[in-house]
Amino acid sequence: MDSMHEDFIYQDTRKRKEDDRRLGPEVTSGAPVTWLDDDDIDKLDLSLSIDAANMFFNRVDSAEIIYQAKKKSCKMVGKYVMGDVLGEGSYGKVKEVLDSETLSRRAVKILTKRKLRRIPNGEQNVRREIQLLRNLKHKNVIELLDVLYNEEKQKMYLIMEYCVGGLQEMLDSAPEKRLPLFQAHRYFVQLLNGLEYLHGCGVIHKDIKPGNLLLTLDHTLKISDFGVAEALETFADDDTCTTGQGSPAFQPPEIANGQESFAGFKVDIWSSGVTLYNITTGQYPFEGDNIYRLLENIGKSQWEPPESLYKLDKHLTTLILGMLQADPQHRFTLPQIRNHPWFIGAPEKTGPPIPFPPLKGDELRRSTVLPYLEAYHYATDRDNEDVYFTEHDLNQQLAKQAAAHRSATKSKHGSVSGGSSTTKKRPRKTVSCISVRKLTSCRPS
Ligand SMILES: Nc1ncnc2c1ncn2[C@@H]1O[C@H](COP(=O)(O)OP(=O)(O)OP(=O)(O)O)[C@@H](O)[C@H]1O
Repeated sequence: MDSMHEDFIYQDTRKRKEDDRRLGPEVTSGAPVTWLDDDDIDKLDLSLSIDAANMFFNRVDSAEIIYQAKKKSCKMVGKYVMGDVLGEGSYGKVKEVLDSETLSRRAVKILTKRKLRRIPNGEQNVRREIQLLRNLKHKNVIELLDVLYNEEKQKMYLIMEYCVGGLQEMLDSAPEKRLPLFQAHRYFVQLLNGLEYLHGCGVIHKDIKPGNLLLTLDHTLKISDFGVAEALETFADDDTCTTGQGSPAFQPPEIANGQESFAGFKVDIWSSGVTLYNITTGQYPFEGDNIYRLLENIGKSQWEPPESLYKLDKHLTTLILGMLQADPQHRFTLPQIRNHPWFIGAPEKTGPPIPFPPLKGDELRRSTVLPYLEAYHYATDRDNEDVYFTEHDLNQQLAKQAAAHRSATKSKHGSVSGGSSTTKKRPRKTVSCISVRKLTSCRPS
């Protein structure tokens, strides 16, 4: 197997992990399964097996199930107070933190040496990411603010600017999996600004896709995840690259066809074109039943923009066509994109933008660090006693929270916007559960 295919298999695993995270893995239970054929079933004494099952599985009424609230124990890494997990990539978890000196919200990527060793080129990719990010500073590129090491725990902490969400989760939550044109335009302009800066610094990102475009609260787009990016030599003659490790659906034909060397900047133009196509239509220009078919289709590059795209916007179609030219020499350059009519003329605002979806049930995406600080500063011995909830308590608590949120929104905006959505959206659990026990076993005798 050549190294390109190894890279893609590795990327495919990362993609699957990402899909699992978004869609849920196909198999959720890790318990071993014994399959019985018809003969085995005929031989079974069913009355006996039902009795046997009752010996192991006690039927418990849902009202009897209780939940124990997870105790928040405040943890600090350097001057940063740790909050909840924001997401997880193939390299490690990302958590929210609070800078205790500036009181700024930040994100930390936690990397363990043990995990990095298990990922092909893991340590090398992280070293490169740190080195690259340290030298970059632009409004549309995620900023690396601090790097901390814990030798004892063999952990590394990358402190970054905090983003309130990502383009991929926004797309996932959108009814048609796409953004209104005016919103897509707003993000695409920022993507181009960030790319222009990166290319000016001789950096090729190589993995531009909605999943790597994060957003701050004021909708500033931040290009993130420089795990497979490449910095050209200072006096390099051109932008020739030899390795491509990005996500398959966003790769250009020259990489899909296994070309040994290719023009790096044009790789980012292609994947930005696929990104633009994806965020405006909810689809991909190239698909495939499996990764090899997908790469084959990209490699052939027989692509016709669908009629629906022309109907959407004629200028947008010609821009995407220019960015998805199979021949890198004919593919648009950044200045060509900047001077394109769709780029210059912002589409008219039609309706509301797609909002950030709630994070773990919280529509406002409030700081997850504060509950840890409250627990640290205000917890008394009484608070430290085990607290148990029945399912009924939880539902009541959630209903109260939802009502409080509704009335807060009402007083802020004068009326409740999208009345039906408040009835459709069921508030999700806000109490995290660490144990499920039978109520009777917890009552004092
Ligand atoms: N600066 C940040 N602010 C807020 N959330 C972030 C930040 N960086 C990452 N995240 C969240 O953490 C998740 C994991 O990020 P990370 O960069 O580790 O991996 P990824 O890009 O999703 O995947 P992979 O590294 O496997 O390609 C992201 O999907 C995002 O939801």
